[in-house]
Amino acid sequence: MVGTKRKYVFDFDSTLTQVEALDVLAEMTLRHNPKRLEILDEIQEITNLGIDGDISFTESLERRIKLLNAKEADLADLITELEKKISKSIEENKEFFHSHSDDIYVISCGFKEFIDPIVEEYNIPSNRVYANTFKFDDKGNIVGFDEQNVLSSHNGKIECLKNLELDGEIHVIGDGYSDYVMREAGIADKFFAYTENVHREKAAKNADYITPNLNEFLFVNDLPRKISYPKNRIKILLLENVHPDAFENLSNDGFSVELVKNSIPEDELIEKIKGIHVLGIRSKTQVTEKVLAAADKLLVIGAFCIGTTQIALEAAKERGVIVFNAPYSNTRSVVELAIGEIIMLMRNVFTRSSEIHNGKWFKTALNSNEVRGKNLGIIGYGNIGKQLSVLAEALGMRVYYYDVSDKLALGNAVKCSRLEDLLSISDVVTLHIDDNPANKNFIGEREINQMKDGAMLVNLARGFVVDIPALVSALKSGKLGGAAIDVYPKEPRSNGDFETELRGLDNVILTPHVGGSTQEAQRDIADFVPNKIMDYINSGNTVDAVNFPNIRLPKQENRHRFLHIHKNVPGIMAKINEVLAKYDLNISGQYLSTEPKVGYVITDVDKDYNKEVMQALKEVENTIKFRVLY
Ligand SMILES: NC(=O)C1=CN([C@@H]2O[C@H](COP(=O)(O)OP(=O)(O)OC[C@H]3O[C@@H](n4cnc5c(N)ncnc54)[C@H](O)[C@@H]3O)[C@@H](O)[C@H]2O)C=CC1
Ligand SMILES: O=C(O)C(=O)COP(=O)(O)O
Repeated sequence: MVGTKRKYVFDFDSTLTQVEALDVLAEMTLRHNPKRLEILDEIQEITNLGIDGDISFTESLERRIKLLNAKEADLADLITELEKKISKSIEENKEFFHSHSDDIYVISCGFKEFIDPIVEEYNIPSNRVYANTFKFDDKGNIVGFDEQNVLSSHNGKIECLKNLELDGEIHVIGDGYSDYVMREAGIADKFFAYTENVHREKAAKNADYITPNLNEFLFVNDLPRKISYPKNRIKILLLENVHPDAFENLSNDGFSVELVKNSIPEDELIEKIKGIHVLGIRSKTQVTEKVLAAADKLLVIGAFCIGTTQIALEAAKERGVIVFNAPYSNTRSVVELAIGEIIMLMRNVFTRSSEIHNGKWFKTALNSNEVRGKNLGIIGYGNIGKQLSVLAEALGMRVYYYDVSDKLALGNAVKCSRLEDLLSISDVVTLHIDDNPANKNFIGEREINQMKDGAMLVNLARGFVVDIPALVSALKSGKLGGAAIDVYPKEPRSNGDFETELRGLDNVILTPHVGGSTQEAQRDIADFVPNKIMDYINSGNTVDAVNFPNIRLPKQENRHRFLHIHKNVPGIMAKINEVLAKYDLNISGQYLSTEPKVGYVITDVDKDYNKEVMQALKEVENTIKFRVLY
């Protein structure tokens, strides 16, 4: 708790609530007025001019009340509306207002008629609420305000606070310039610009501290709060143009998110990763051991795609960094492209299309075939391979598949136990094996020679899986009738120039790694991966982690949660429990999951405990990471 006695002076509009109450009142009273929009704009403009100190506050109030045309009876509806608009982090931290009630004041240029009932819920009594009061005529119309009240005059908050003669250190928390002036006048000690609802440049520029929500204010002042670590302090870096929904989802949960369009090379990432808690990438960014070694704060990596071999998964695990991916979100998109390309190749469509683009009409049935009744060879019968199998059969193709692991055949698909059996029978061979480096040059000269003459090859898996020079020579010689290639051994980090030996070859479809690049897939990924990230950060869940023991837990209620990641060495759990026992913690649940290298134990404890236990747990030998959640 704090040493010096402090008093907390809160503004009301756009600080305790998300809105300006008079604007809400105007929305209500002008509902049926044909000039509603114009008047609302005018009111808002006057509000802003007043808040920023560009016109006198008295003038702003007078002008707005005239335009409002409100009645006393409207105030009840306004209060109901405002109750729904309490700022999110204020509502979360109701406990703070209760425990520090005696030291909390509201000084507002709004009106007691609606502020009192709202803040009463937060244990702030009317005698600590300083605000204006309305004047009504005998028909109950709001016709003005009490002009004797200092708060109705320009910079009235200064006078008001001065008159209070509060002792101790005074912290003012508000969104507007009128809050800052109390500190400028030397009556308050600190001004915190509150930006949860609105970021006002003038207030922020003059603030001692900009606080994006109450959690941050409580954290920096070491005051009791709902969550252990303000989310705005958790920095998320999203690379490779992930869908903007990911930014939305993570920002809306309160995290600080930076979006970067491109992938960035190792040396730049080594610099950029410092201080980052969550990294989001797609298939291009190499997260090497060196990058991980520089990542001083990293907790999670989200691969916004299927493949994860671009990440040093083992090294991440050993550093307690959890990796999630999106194993199913773009499956359908890849399958649809594969189907489309198989048909386009079999009909030689791209050749015909290029001819017309070059001013040539060449109508022919030469080398143009239906896919119905043809043999499709699927290599890699995983999520993509299997779905493709079903759709290809629906088109009347005969499906053969080959996989290193035992896979159940769907529909009438026929399993080939040897690769060469599949290669020798297929009219089209399509690759859907995973991105394991052992699959390098999986299709080379030997395999191509085992294929039917004039067969087609589709690669939507990884570029290194096909030996490109061997493919080029097979296409040039006519051994293969065509190919569709979406992935390349070396792909550029951003859009721009690109060269491949496959350029200019007949009946070869070239696409820039867009198998998973559809709106549907990217939107789904931008929902799926952030949810996994938030679940881990907020609750410690590791379900579906690619490189880590999986634990699924309910969100802890009224408990503190210790997350302890450690090397899986003999006796470590005994040591952890020894510490917990020494500090006499009341444990309400403990969950452990291990795999050969690391262990992950979660302990839920009652809220009252000796906080020294946290340091003691961090110091347990072989601890990799320790975090507390509440
Ligand atoms: N072009 C693009 O934009 C996209 C490409 N991909 C690529 O597609 C790959 C496959 O994706 P999913 O089907 O979701 O993966 P998956 O893991 O469900 O399936 C891969 C299958 O390949 C098999 N396999 C691996 N190596 C093999 C080998 N040498 N021989 C035979 N079978 C082998 C595995 O046993 C597994 O059944 C991803 O790993 C990724 O590299 C995925 C999404 C988009
Ligand atoms: O999901 C995958 O593995 C892909 O290859 C798609 O990668 P991308 O998100 O397009 O970089």
